[in-house]
Amino acid sequence: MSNRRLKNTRHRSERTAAGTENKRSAGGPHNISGLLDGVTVVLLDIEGTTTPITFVKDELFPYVRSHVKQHLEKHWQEEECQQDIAALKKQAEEDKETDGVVLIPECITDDDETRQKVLSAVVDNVLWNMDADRKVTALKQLQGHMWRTAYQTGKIKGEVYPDVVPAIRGWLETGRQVYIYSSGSVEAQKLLFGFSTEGDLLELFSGHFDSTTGLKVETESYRRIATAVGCDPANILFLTDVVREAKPSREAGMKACLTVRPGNAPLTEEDMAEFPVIKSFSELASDVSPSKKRSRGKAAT
Ligand SMILES: CSCCC(=O)C(=O)COP(=O)(O)O
Ligand SMILES: [Mg+2]
Repeated sequence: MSNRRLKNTRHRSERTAAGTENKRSAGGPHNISGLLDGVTVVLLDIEGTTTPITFVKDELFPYVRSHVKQHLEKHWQEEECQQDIAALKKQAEEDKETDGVVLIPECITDDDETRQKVLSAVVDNVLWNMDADRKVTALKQLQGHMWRTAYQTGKIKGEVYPDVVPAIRGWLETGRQVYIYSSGSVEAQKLLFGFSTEGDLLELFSGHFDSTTGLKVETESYRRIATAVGCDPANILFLTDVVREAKPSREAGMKACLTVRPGNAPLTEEDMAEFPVIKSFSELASDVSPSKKRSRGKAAT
């Protein structure tokens, strides 16, 4: 029997045994119900995990594209804006060997013409970074500052999947903590959850991490997070839609689980065989605290 047929047969029997939905996973041979065992911290990605990719791609990012020039013109004299520009300029210099990079000239004199030239280069630089969906801190900081107005004026509300809040409340009730790790800046994360379709959700989280802790594709970032939350990586479960993030988190010793949401990039058979996969946080509903589970485990041996 081919591997594929073997897998299909196994899934069918699991579906039958579970009676309803495939309890094991959306596509892999992993035990979803045991995933929270020993887990004291749940670490959540945002885009494609708590939040639809379409919200980010069709609302948040287009807002930046269409408002960046206006934002720079309005806030040019402010320190925060000048810091954002300086960070983008520095990043561009680091990227100078990269194809198509838009460098930002020095603003030596503050006459209208020079200022216009620099401003136009910053706009082009931001658009270039966004075309490649780059996760560099300089871009993410500026985006966060721009979204502030959009959220505060009610122009944008952070979208959160309906299964997210009930599951998080369940994890909190069973003594777990929940943290966010996104490429979006901490400020952008707080805006999204603070002004969400489900209300102000910030009290649900014990903390936030962004690219200032390190890139999500690097193992060291997950080690830093484990140290920062004071938890053995083995007791942390990371939920993400991106295999290139799941792998380094697992490399750092965390448990990792992939989320499949409408519009997410498709996972391969190998991805689904390698990682547990969920379609909804409700599959990780928990009614047993990690400490009770541990002691229950001990009593049984
Ligand atoms: C939290 S703000 C919007 C998300 C964002 O800017 C982004 O790059 C998404 O990254 P994630 O790590 O959440 O997939
Ligand atoms: Mg994601």
